[in-house]
Amino acid sequence: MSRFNPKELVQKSQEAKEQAYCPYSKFRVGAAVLTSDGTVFTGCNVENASYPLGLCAERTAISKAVSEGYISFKVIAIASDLEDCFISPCGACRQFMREFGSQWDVYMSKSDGSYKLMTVEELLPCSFVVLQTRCAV
Ligand SMILES: O=c1ccn([C@H]2C[C@H](O)[C@@H](CO)O2)c(=O)[nH]1
Ligand SMILES: [Zn+2]
Repeated sequence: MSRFNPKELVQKSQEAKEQAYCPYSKFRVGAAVLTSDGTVFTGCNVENASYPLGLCAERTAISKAVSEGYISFKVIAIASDLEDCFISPCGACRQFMREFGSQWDVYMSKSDGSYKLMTVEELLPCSFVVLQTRCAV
C-alpha cells in the first residue's frame, strides 16, 4: 500500500472476512494490518470444534505478519457483518496488539465501510507490558 488510505485498509479487511472459518458462531470477521514499511497482512477468524482454540481475525493477521518478520505496525482495520455496530476487538486481541506498541491505530468498521478510530492505548489503557521497544512510532 503506497499511501495509507483508511477506506482501502477497511476494504482489505472486508475481503479477508470472506475467508472466515466460523461454522460455530457464523460470525465472520476480517482484519488487515499495515506494517511500518507499507506491507499489508490480512486475516480472518479461525474457529475450532474445541471452542476456546478459535482464533480471532486480528490475531491471525498480526501472527501472519510477525511470522514473516514484521513487528512494527501502524494500523489495523477490522470488519464484520454488523450493520449497526463498529466491530470492537476482544480483550485478548487488545493485549496481543499492545505487545507491539500502544501508539498505533485501530479502525473498527461497520458493514457499510464506515469506521471509528481509536489507538491501542485508548482501547487498553494502563496495560501490562514487559518490552518497551516495539512501538511503531
Ligand atoms: O473482534 C473480533 C470479535 C470476534 N471475533 C471472532 C471470534 C469468534 O470466532 C467469532 C465470534 O465471537 O468472532 C474476531 O475474530 N474478532
Ligand atoms: Zn479477539
